[in-house]
Amino acid sequence: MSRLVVVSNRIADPRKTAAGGLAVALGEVLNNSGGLWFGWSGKLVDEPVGTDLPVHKQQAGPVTLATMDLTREDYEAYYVGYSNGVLWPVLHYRLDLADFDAGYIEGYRRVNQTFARKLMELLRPDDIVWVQDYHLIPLAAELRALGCQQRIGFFLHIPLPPPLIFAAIPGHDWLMKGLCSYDLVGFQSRADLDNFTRYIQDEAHAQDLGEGRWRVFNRTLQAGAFPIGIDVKEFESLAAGAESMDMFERMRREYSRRKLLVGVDRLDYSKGLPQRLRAFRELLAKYPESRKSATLIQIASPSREDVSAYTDILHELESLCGSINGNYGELDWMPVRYMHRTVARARLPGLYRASRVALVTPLRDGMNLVAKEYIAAQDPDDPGVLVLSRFAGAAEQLKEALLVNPYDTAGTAEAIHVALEMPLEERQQRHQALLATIRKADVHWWCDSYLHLLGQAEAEESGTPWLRL
Ligand SMILES: O=P(O)(O)OC[C@H]1O[C@H](O[C@H]2O[C@H](CO)[C@@H](O)[C@H](O)[C@H]2O)[C@H](O)[C@@H](O)[C@@H]1O
Ligand SMILES: O=c1ccn([C@@H]2O[C@H](COP(=O)(O)OP(=O)(O)O)[C@@H](O)[C@H]2O)c(=O)[nH]1
Repeated sequence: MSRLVVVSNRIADPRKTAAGGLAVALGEVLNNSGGLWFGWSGKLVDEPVGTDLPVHKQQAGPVTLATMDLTREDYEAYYVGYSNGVLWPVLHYRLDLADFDAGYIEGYRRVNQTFARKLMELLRPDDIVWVQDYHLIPLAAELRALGCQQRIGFFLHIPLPPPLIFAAIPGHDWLMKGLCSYDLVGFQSRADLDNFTRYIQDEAHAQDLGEGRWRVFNRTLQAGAFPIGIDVKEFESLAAGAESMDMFERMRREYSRRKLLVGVDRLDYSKGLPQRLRAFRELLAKYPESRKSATLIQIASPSREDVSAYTDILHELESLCGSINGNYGELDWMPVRYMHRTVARARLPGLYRASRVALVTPLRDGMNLVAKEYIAAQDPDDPGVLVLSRFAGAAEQLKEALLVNPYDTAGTAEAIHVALEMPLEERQQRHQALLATIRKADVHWWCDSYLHLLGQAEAEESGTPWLRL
């Protein structure tokens, strides 16, 4: 069996619970093939740009973790500047927030070139390489330029917008050519895949070869939608763990007379947090009885604080929470409990399970794993209700959630009201269907179906069975 090499900006030790379902699942596949995981160490060094930094190798069971530090200047240009100041906003449909003029692209290219050079030294001839996310779009092209013959796949974890939005990026054609240097390009949703195929047809005259195969930029590639899932079993065992149970008991005790609503997000403008709070405020205004019954717990975990758009959203959120609590709070009740902190993953299932309603209302989201975790954590006999933005990738699968348009404050407030009042039988029916969906398309299904296709396509071309999962 071929060795699997995963490349991502962030890497995690798959043996640690805190690593999350994705790391656990990738770790499992890597374990099976004795694989290699390559990426940024998360550390910065004060060396001048261009310094030849070493690769640090560490064994995590059968998985080799190979990491590189970044110079401060590369971090500013590649991660803060281009990845999160240009690609993240544009790919989340926010051209207004993109900073195209700062010349970050050079640093983005440089880090991708360095990663390619360092990775080449570690690759074996029969490796299969799987690159993750928008930080590393040009990696395959850089590897190919160095003579890499191995099969290389890519998965985009965030949305791909329609062609005319993507085309606003100066150098969009270079980026898209980079994306088309992979053998298999995976997207989170059908909508993202459609945007990709429209772009390559409209802007690059791609030829449709059928079954997701395309001839474009003088090469053949395959593209498909592979919605990422969670490790439902791992999450269920996390839910039964001491930390989660303790959280559940404490929440139940503390809020015995109230229905809890919960939101768990990175503090990111794509997550629609101000819009969510305005909808909650509308609920309190329109349904005065909810003032006696509902409390919203909003976890906003700190994220990308070096990017200015993230500090702006922090101030907006703090001011909204303050005004809602100021206007509606009573001596024995505050409508919103807002925490700008990360809650340990092991405690989240307890919080989810104690909450009658989850508010997952991003303006755009590649998938949104919190939506799936909330479903997995519910008591099937007395489950809570998921209020989900139609603009999250997860909405393509989770049809039995209450789907909302987060820009529509009144409509979202109405859906929250319906969720709070939903009878037990309807809650059970919806939950049963949602649980079946996330069980079927879990993270193992995601890994297996993607890697099967990546391996299968190569087997067809060369007659060699590369990877059997
Ligand atoms: O690494 P950070 O800059 O701290 O950001 C955290 C991750 O955020 C993004 O997550 C996306 O992937 C999820 C899993 O597929 C998906 O559910 C979610 O909708 C996306 O936003 C980002 O894409 C990751 O690379 C980051 O590590
Ligand atoms: O305080 C927090 C906030 C989030 N998460 C986890 O971070 C992930 C967020 O993934 P999602 O796909 O929802 O959004 P992203 O942040 O990747 O855009 C989920 O697994 C959450 O359980 C966490 O462990 N603690």
